[in-house]
Amino acid sequence: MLRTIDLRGTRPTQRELLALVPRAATDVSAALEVVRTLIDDVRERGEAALLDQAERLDRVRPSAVRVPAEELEEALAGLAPDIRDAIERTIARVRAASAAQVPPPETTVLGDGAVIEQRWQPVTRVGLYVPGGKAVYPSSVVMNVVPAQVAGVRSIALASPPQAAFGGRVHPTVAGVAALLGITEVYAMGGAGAIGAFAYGVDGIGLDPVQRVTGPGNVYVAAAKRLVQGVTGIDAEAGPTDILVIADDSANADFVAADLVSQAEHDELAAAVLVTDSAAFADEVLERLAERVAATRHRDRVREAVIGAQSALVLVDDLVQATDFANAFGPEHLEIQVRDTDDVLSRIENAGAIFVGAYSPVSLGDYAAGSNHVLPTGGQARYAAGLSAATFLRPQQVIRYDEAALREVAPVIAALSNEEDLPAHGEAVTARFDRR
Ligand SMILES: NC(=O)c1ccc[n+]([C@@H]2O[C@H](COP(=O)([O-])OP(=O)(O)OC[C@H]3O[C@@H](n4cnc5c(N)ncnc54)[C@H](O)[C@@H]3O)[C@@H](O)[C@H]2O)c1
Ligand SMILES: N[C@H](CO)Cc1c[nH]c[nH+]1
Ligand SMILES: [Zn+2]
Repeated sequence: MLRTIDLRGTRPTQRELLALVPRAATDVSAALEVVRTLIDDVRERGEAALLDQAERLDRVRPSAVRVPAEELEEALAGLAPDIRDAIERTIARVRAASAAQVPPPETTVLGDGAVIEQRWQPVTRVGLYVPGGKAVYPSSVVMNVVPAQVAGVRSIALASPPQAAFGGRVHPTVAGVAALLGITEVYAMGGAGAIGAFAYGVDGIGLDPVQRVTGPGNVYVAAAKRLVQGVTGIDAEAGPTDILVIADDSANADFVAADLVSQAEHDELAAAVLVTDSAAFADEVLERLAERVAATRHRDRVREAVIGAQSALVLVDDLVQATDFANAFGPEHLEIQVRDTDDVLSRIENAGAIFVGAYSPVSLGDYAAGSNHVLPTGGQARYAAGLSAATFLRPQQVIRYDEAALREVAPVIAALSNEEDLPAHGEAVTARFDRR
């Protein structure tokens, strides 16, 4: 079911460990060329390209890309009461946790009349992507929109693929949740074309370019986000989901198997990795996993994910080696299911989000923990962070010196500008004093 990587009795260097990490199968670079063509097509032909791409890739041609206001209102009115209630409870939790991600402004006084202020400025306009191919993701509307609103973003556009089952409309729950959150600019467009449309804008449908594109998606979406960087900002690539569980023999094998299946359910390219120091426990998980895969609704997709080269069972000597492997893998989701969770947690450096103990499964974070489920994949947790209010904010330093404070530091500027052979820099300071 899961291929085995046996690290027992070995001491790989960092370089060797990184080479062992099973990431190649989900590398988005293979999708870059096809994605570039789709984005160029949208830049050249605008809405017509988006409609043609929808017909080919979503198997439906929407009547228009921009979702009319009446359709959003209808979708809001049509939300089933239990779904509306679940969404409202999720919104409240995500809003509270997102508010804690907004850093306070800081003022540093470096001397009399020498002040640096640091303020956090929201990005002006953002494009939020909500996936909708193999599954639909109303929860991703909340995870994108709420932190953007908490950060104070003024202009928010949202895109989700047109659904063949709904005549080319955005899924009604996605549209309803967007309306519930007060979003009025929604587009029925998916994949790379949607990301290109956000980055470059589309004439005739009111879609102005955005300054940041965020949100999860498949390899095509992730590859498109990689390509548009430089024209617009992104969060992280947030591509096909992965989960890595560190467990010892105190863990519940069936819980672990269920959690691996839960994330493999997203995509054939999803990665499910178990790292354990107990071969007997691993055997138990493999048994439970086989049972769960056979019984689950999307069993073909899940089976493909767990037998894929991106998934693995990693056998280690001890939990120190387990955390070394996890740090090299940089999982999107890390679960720690061991006796001494704090000890393992203290060794973890790289993870998109960390789920501690038997009662914090990844699906809790997917929906209702209050944490954000849009997280870096493909090992990007080694250097990137999950979506948060901070993603939509930029720190800006505001510099305020008075005359005496500038005079005091003038010799420093003169010395350094001379050393760099940029004397006009020093003269811009001395000019202020010489003219007197
Ligand atoms: N990392 C995260 O934070 C996170 C969160 C939620 C979901 N996800 C991931 O999001 C993904 C959702 O994928 P999905 O497919 O359901 O929806 P999606 O919206 O990401 O992808 C659907 C779009 O893919 C494009 N597409 C499909 N086939 C294509 C092809 N052959 N060539 C070019 N483009 C093509 C189409 O434009 C279509 O609209 C999954 O991989 C899931 O694991 C990640
Ligand atoms: N596990 C996904 C993040 O990788 C998020 C999600 C949304 N719905 C279900 N799951
Ligand atoms: Zn999930």
